[in-house]
Amino acid sequence: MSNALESLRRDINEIDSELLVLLAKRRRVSHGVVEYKIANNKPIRDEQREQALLEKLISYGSSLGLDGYYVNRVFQTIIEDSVLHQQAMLQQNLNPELHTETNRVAYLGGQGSYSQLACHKYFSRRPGKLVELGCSSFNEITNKVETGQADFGLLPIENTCSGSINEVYDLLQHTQVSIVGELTQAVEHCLVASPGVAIEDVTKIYGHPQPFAQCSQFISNLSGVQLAYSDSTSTALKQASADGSGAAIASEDAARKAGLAVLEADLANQSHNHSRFIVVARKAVKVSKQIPTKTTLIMATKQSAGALADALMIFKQHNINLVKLESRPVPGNPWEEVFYVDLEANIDMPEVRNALDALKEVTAYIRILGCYQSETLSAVNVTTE
Ligand SMILES: C=C(O[C@@H]1C=C(C(=O)O)C=C[C@H]1O)C(=O)O
Repeated sequence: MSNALESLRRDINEIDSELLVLLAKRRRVSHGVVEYKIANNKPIRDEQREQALLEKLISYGSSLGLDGYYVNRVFQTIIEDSVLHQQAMLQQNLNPELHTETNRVAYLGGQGSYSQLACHKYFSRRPGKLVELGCSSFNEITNKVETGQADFGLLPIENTCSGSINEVYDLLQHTQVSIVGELTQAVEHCLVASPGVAIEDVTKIYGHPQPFAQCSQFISNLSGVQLAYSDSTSTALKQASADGSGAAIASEDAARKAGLAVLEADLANQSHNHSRFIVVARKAVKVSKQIPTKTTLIMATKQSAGALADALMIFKQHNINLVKLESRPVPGNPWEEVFYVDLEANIDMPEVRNALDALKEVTAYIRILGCYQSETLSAVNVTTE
């Protein structure tokens, strides 16, 4: 490498390190803001401030020759990190029992699984040493939480390409765990194989059923390739490494850590492929009224005409936004359905309590699965032209 290039790269390294130091410094300052907001009972998110900040940054960036779209994207990511950190701090403050030295977290797979990425993302915002407990099924995850072997469990519940993960919904009908948090994680599927294996050499692809479903269009265009289901992406990576003509569907990061190379990227049916995970624990948590909150419940309606409509009207009458409605069959009772409802609401608000009381009157069964901090933030809109 030429000396000139080496010297330029050294400069870039130095600038990047300085950027990281500044990002860490910005985060510390935003932690100070939480204390002010707690003391003054102010909502954590201030969209007006975000809007003004972004507009100012885009304009300043433009004077430095930086494109508005680029500045907007970079700072939306920075602000999202800051808001989510502040919200997590507030939750820790409200639920002192969450201040433990270690967080034992059960999730699907191990090194390289998408659940591991989500686990790192979620717990990096929370104090306590992370102890990872890789599991080979969703059932094992809730079991570990119920029996006290894990403090938290992480379960993928829906994906922007493949929709709801029915197995997890069904599991929630029978476990006693509470939902205490959620997060979304970008899922960027790649076809990966041992170095030296070309795409034409691949005769078998290992993967968890979910990635296969999310990449169904890519897979349907392949011919002469066998699909082999694995219990997690981590297992798929191991199986692909051991198979000279095998490949796996995994993230680029996971492939690199497993010593595999990327043969093809962006395999998902939609370019915006995100999974939403829920975090479960034995005990429910309290959620601050200063942050966006969701309440999830299961209900069974009475077997009469309009019973579901009557139940849903109650949310409308109490001005509660329903953000998701899912139905699943009841095992052993053919053609009976149980409904899963996500509300944009905090269960400690009197109007939500009233709505739930009214709901009990018109339903056959209702159970609260949890009230938790919503981490699905939508970025503020700024015009970059
Ligand atoms: C830091 C603050 O809290 C949040 C985070 C912001 C940021 O990181 O710039 C801006 C506004 C708030 O949504 C604040 O209110 O200033």
